[in-house]
Amino acid sequence: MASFKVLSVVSEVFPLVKTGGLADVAGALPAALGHHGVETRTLIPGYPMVLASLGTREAVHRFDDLFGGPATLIDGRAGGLDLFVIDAPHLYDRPGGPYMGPDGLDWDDNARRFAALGAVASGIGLGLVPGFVPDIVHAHDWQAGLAPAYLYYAGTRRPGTVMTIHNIAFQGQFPAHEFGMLGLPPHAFGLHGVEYYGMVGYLKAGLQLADRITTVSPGYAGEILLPEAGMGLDGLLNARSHLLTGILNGLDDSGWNPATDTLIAKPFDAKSLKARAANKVALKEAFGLDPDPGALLFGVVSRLSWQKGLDLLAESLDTLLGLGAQLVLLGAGDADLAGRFAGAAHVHPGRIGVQLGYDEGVAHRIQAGADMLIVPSRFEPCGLTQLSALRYGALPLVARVGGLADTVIDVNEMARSAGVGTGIQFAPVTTPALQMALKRAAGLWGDPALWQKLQRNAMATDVSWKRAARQYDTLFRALAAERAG
Ligand SMILES: Nc1ncnc2c1ncn2[C@@H]1O[C@H](COP(=O)(O)OP(=O)(O)O[C@H]2O[C@H](CO)[C@@H](O)[C@H](O)[C@H]2O)[C@@H](O)[C@H]1O
Repeated sequence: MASFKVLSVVSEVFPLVKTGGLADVAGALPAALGHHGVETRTLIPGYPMVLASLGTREAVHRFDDLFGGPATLIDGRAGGLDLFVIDAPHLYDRPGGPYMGPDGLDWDDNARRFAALGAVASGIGLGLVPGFVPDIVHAHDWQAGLAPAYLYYAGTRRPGTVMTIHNIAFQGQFPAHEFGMLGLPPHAFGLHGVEYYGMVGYLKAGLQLADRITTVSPGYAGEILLPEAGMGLDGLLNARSHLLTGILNGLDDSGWNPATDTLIAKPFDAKSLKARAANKVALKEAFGLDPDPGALLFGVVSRLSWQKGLDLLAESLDTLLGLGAQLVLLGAGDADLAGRFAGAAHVHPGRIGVQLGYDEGVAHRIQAGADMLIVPSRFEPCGLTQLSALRYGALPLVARVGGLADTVIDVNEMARSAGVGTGIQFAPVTTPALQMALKRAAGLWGDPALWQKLQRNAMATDVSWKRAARQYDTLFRALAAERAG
């Protein structure tokens, strides 16, 4: 029997190229689906670091003109993933990140760069590579949003299409004049196609034209139907809500395993929690914090952006310090926020430690050494850092939104009596509510037996991909059967 095939279409994938959680999910899902007999290929742009990491490579198709230049589709393997890589130097061979140049500005040809991703995905969906004709094309976020659109308008026998929202705040909107270069039929530029408030909307296109829509937690799937969280797409999503499901992300639990983690000072598990203390000592040393072992140590690992609500934390540092607590923060992004935290570390050496930039090792060491991880997001489709925190026994202190609300069990009175709490939730997402939560945390910290119980609960939480893989598998196969029928 031919295996069931999925083409995952994505602009970043761990461990090859990552700016956030999207890469983690795209990197982990193929292996998880493999346990269900699903063969996944990941289609990704050929940025320099992706091409450089390819172990094996074979050209499987040549394009004379892919959105302005010649290109090659490469079949290759890297980082444990089976890949199709679009080697198109005119689109992707440049310094900087996947979306922005070294100057921090979006590439001005992003419309073209990610139209190419969608168009090639559609081509593969329609049989461009005879050895791999997918049953499902799975598009992630706006960068892949045109894949379902191209397939929809191809009008021939085609695979089922699934559009997954990892972050609805990024929608890929481009001026109407870009429509011409897409090569879609003229009627595609309309309300029921790729047009979005007079522009071309890549995410909108995917949401409008895919056979199914998913997002990365059940809670967020509900929230985006509301104007407060739908960011302009709630109307469309309500019209298609019968096709929308929330599937909670998992965590790559081999990469994030405190018992085998080589990036941390000392491995540990729920049975050897004492060994965790060595990680706290090492972390404090690395950030130059006072050794005082009784001080509650909060951690943050985050992109610095409005979404993540870290301005609320910046406004709560006096409260945090007033409780005798300490903070280590690893963050990359918004310069203003970065400056505020760097300034606080300068004013409070020994109490607040800050590292700016992206650092995988430090992210692991914070999860292993901090007592609590703070995630005060204004919205959070799923969130992965609170999942790593659970696994590493850093109790998550989170805003009660989206996937954070779905994954952390607030240690309220009833959770305590049932013995099931794993962290703290706060709402609304405001500075006073965060400050209240910090005070609650300090109260819990004063009860070491309870704290250890919460750590054990947290570490016993199943944050693996197992559940999610089963749900994706069911959804994919049902859709494929429906299209075949
Ligand atoms: N400075 C830094 N250095 C090193 N590592 C850092 C880092 N800052 C963040 N990270 C890492 O990047 C990842 C962040 O993933 P998240 O899911 O928490 O948020 P993100 O908003 O990027 O993802 C979006 O997509 C994912 C995937 O669906 C959703 O979970 C989420 O809600 C949505 O906003 C984690 O693996 C974290 O450890």
